[in-house]
Order: sequence, then C-alpha cells, then structure tokens
Amino acid sequence: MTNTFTADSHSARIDLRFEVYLCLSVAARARVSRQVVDMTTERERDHKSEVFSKALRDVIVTDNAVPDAYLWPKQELGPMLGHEEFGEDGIPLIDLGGFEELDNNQRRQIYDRIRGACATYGFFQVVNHGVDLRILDRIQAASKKFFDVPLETKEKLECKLEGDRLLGYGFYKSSKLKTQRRNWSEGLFVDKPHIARVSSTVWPEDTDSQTEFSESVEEYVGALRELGLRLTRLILNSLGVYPETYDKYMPKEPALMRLNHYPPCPDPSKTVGLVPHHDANFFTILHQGDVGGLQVKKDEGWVAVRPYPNAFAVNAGNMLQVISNDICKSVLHKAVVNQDSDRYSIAYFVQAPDWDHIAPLPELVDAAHPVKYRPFTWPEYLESQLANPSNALKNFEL
Ligand SMILES: O=C(O)CCC(=O)C(=O)O
Ligand SMILES: [Fe+2]
Repeated sequence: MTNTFTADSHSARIDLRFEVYLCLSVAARARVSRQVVDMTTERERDHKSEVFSKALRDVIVTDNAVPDAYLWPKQELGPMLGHEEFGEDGIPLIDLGGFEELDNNQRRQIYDRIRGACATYGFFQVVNHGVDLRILDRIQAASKKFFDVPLETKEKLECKLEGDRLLGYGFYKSSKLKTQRRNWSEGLFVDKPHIARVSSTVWPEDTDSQTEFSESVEEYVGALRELGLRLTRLILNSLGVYPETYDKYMPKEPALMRLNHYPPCPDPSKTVGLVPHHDANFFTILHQGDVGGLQVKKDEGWVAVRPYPNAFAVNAGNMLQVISNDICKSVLHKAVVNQDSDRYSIAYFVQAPDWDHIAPLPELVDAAHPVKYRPFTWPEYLESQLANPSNALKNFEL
C-alpha cells in the first residue's frame, strides 16, 4: 500500500497511516515525524534526555504549569468529566465465564447484550474472558519497564512506516487544532513480527530484560489473538450471522498493538491524554488496568468507562460499523489524565478480515435494512481518511 497519496507530502502520508493504523482516526491528526519528539522550547530541549514523565514533572516544578503545547482551549475540550467521575455508565460488563456450558437461551441473552452495547455505546466490557490474569500483570509490568527507560533510548524506536504499517515509539500531537496541541501521553506501536527488535534496541546489553519484554508481549499477543477470534464469533452471532464456517470473517493477522503511558498531569482539566478519535480497525480490545481515564461520547456528553483491573473494554471500529451495516457504532472516545497516578493502557487492534472490498455483510441487508455503504478497498479508505479525517466513512455512504 499505497501509491494513491502522491499528491501529499511524505509526512502527510505518515500522518494518515498513523491515524489509521494507530486508530487515531477521525478527530485526531497526529503527526508522526521527527517533529513529534522534537521539543519546541529551550527548556523542553533540556529535558529531552529525561524520562518523558519526569521531564513533564520537572517543567511543573520549575513553572508550576503545564507547557503551552499541552494546553487545550476550553471550547475544544467540550464538557469535561474527571477521570474518576464514574456514574452509571450503562456500558455492560459481560461475564464470559462458563459460556460454553450455557444453553441457547442463555447465550442469546449475552448476544443481545453485546448487540445492544455495540448499537448504543459502541463499547462493552468483558470479564472471565479466558486470558490468564498473570499475562495481564506481566504485560503491565513490561509496559511500565519500557516507558521507564530514558527518552533517548526510546527515541531509537522512532515511529516509521514498515511496509504498510507504522510502528515505533512517539508522543502524539493532534493536528485537529492549527496549533498542534499535544496529547499528554507517549506510546509504543508494535506487532508480533517486531517485538524482538524493540527489546534488542531498548536493552542491547541486557538479555534478561530483552527476554522478559519479548516473552511478555508475545504471550499477550497470543492470548489476545485467541480472545479476538472468540469476540469475532460472539459479535457475528450477536448480529445474527451464523456462517457454516467463520473462516472468511476472521481478522487479518498480525494485529497491531499500542502500549500507552499517561503520566500524572498537574492540570488534567486543561489537557487531553488522547484526543477524541474513532478507531479505524475492526474492533479494539483495551486493557485499561485499574486507573480510569477512558471516556466514550454519549449524546452531547462523555461517559467514563469504569476500570475493572481484570476486564477488557471492547469497542467497534469503523470497519465493524461498515461490515455490520451500521448496527455497531464506531463511537468517539478519548483518554483523560489525572494528577496522581501514571496510567498504562494497552490497545490491541483487531484487523478487519482480509477482503478485497470492505462492505456490509449481505446477511444484514434486506428491504427493511438497506445497504448503507458501497464496497471500498482499504487504500480507498486511507485516501478518504486523508481527505476527510473527521468523517472518513462519508465517501462510502449510500
Ligand atoms: O487509553 C485509553 O483508555 C484509550 C486508548 C485508545 O482509545 C486507543 O489506543 O485507541
Ligand atoms: Fe481508541
């Protein structure tokens, strides 16, 4: 992929892919370039060799203020909700324990809850999902250890295109605003084939750390792949699609993953952890650990997704919205930060099936439910994303 963006600069293309593959797809136009990690002021440059979070904390100690690049105008933030303001979020927490033993009626109830959640919120949460909790602890520890290494080491993994996918480490800026506000976060994009390169770059002399990082991430990817397949079947069933074989509906491999780190922030009410965005992929499985921060757009406001340490939040991406003929909604979501704790989240982006054309499933189209999108290829989608980042699906709507 893809030669279709020749009119645009290299960085714009990278920008686009960043959004798509890292799923900062609609509201966010994050620039992935050297610029991303280039600090703009003298003071910030001084801190470049520090750990990101420490650098920010130092700025705070010096100035008792958030650097300008991270301050968002109030009107851009919209109605704010603190990271611990959990109301009745209404997003179902679905217990998958013992699912195989359930009778058809009981299963149907679960399918209905999944479908209702995808239609209303675009999100649901799962517990007893079959992923060993030790695997979750291990990946959280690996992620923390990664983000704790000095910035100059992490920068060796600068985000760049690898084939048709962007991988590596970076801060994120949003081009949503002309002023290029920054998100109060750093992240590492990795997929299975590139895990070993990450660990050998970050810990060239330390084979124990290399092994620990590689093993924890590989183990996580393996477990999440299984969960991704299981959730694909559950979601298809919830849509009333019962193919003889699910093979042609199975996600494309490898999935992409992003480790996110949100350092504590002195003024969370004026900053954004991760800018509001839609995920572009099929669906995302997010582990947000025990520190909340994920918020989902509902009507004119935001709903905070309650963190359950052992749960995963699952959300529909743009491709699921299309494939489900708009039954599942790819909903705007964002991450907010807080004053006291580091937050580590892990997003596992399940890819859409490897079809020549993405289109609504014929099973979901009839006279009462007319087809909502024309078929399109992935490169066409990317082009549309570049032209219309806030509504990439618009081009394909019928
Ligand atoms: O960290 C979070 O809670 C949100 C992450 C997210 O939405 C993403 O990585 O696409
Ligand atoms: Fe997301």
